[in-house]
Amino acid sequence: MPAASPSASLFASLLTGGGKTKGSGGNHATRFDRKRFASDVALFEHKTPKPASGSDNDAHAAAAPPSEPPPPTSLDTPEAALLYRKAKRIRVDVDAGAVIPPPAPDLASIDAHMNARVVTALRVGGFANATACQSQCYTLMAAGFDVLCCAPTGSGKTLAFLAPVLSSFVQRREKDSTPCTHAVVLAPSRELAAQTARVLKSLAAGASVKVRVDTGVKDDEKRANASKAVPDFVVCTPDACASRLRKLGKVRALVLDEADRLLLDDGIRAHVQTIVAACTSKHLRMHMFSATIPEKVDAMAREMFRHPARVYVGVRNTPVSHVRQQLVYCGHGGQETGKMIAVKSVLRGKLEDLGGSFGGEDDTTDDRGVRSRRVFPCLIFCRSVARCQALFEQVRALFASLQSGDSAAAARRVVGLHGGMSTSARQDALTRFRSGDAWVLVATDVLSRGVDFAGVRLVVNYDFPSTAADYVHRVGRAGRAPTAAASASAQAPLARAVTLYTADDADALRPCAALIREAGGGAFLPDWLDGGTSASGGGDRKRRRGGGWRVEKDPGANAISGRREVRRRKPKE
Ligand SMILES: Nc1ncnc2c1ncn2[C@@H]1O[C@H](COP(=O)(O)OP(=O)(O)OP(=O)(O)O)[C@@H](O)[C@H]1O
Repeated sequence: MPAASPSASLFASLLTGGGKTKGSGGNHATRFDRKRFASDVALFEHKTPKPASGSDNDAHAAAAPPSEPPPPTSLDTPEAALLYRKAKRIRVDVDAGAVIPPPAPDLASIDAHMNARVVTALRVGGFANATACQSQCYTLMAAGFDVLCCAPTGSGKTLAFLAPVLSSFVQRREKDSTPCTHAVVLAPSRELAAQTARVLKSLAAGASVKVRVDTGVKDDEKRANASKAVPDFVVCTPDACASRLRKLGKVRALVLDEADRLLLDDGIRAHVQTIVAACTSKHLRMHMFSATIPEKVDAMAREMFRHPARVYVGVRNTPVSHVRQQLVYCGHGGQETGKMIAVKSVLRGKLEDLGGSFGGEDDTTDDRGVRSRRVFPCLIFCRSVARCQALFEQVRALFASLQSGDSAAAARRVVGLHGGMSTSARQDALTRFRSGDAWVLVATDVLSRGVDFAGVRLVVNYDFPSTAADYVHRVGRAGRAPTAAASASAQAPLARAVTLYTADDADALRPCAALIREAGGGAFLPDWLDGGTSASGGGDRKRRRGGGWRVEKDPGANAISGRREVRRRKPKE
């Protein structure tokens, strides 16, 4: 194995189940226990120092994170850092002997860890105050750690990895301007890769950074082939990147965004494996980010990272609390007629019809004095391409019939997006939805992860999500941005997620209700689920006991099991 890739072969063996899980060392065996989190503050700060190993491996030693305390910041005392982490519900694990740098919550403290150009870009972009995950990831990545970060949807994870990686690139280029690819960012979908590249370009504006987007789409390929220049950053889907592995030998940062999706999906994992093996630099740092990190991915990270640091924000693997969540029964024995009635009711803004009474200033009153709720922009998820296409047609027709006036114009307010569409049609749908031209987007799970929409008011799970992780990510398309959480806590929640179910979904209901309760932001659950009493309505017991959608019973971590959760066969997205 090349000195630089201890991760590559371990990765292969681990994925095939043949990997021996090394003793993780340090504190990795410690699970997130919220009680302990609140009381045992020493867990975060005081690590038993390990004697310097004298390193058997020069490359390793050269790339080791500093064990000296980092530069002073506004949180430069251990107590201040500790209090900040506690308030922001940040937990950090590193190996014994490694020093955890304090979080950097504002520009003054970020300035001590990042290149001035990037700090300026953050200020100009309006990101002067770091979110919880950013504050800790910025300093850990600057200190040379490989970071695994699990933080809620919409909590700013994209900048949490882009800003430090861009900073390290600018610093590197100041010393050595030889063209080479500095970083590769992997994303599971074209839409997410394109979005990440956009954020990177705007952050790097003025620094002349070459960013290549590679998603296997013809246009991307043409651009990549036409350009002779070596890109500084490649943002890509794993399949596209794996097919052009040239010049990854000097890559210093490999980021797996939505890491659990990239590592647990059978179709994607092999490509990721190939890319990891091609990144052979002794200075390589790997980073993994997601709102859902199952134990299995945690274990993979432990094996693949050289200088591991794990950052958990809030209750792990849980939907955001500032999206009000509701489960709505829509028919026995797989009958789905109730679902369209529910969708109709939702699109009319009459959520009360579905069993909830939301209250709040979000209502509108029409000329006739009828109160309803503003529900647009609205995202509707279904489980497969065929169902998405069919539902799209139905919702268009429904939408046209609900609107008075020009029904054709009303129908154009609905767009669809799934893996069976051409890239340009997908882009067009996204653009129209983002611009407000379209009010309803009917999509498959291809859009459930990472894609950032401003102000989605309502997410409808027309089909029950296949896994708990899918639920967390789908719901997370609403209530984005740190401001959403702040304003939601000050007043009534702004966004809602309605999950429709039939008897066929019975096995998933209790775990889903548990997740919703765990999120804690005010839920509307059927009585028999809300009180934790035994299920008596809908579904047969046999199926329920079979359990295809399970949240791992791990009271401390509330972890979603990567192994057990994916029991339903995933249809094509
Ligand atoms: N420091 C900040 N201050 C204000 N807004 C921010 C900050 N950081 C990020 N944002 C905004 O928050 C929104 C969500 O960020 P982002 O897409 O990175 O979330 P995420 O954690 O990656 O979510 P997901 O898990 O769904 O991928 C974006 O619109 C982004 O511009």
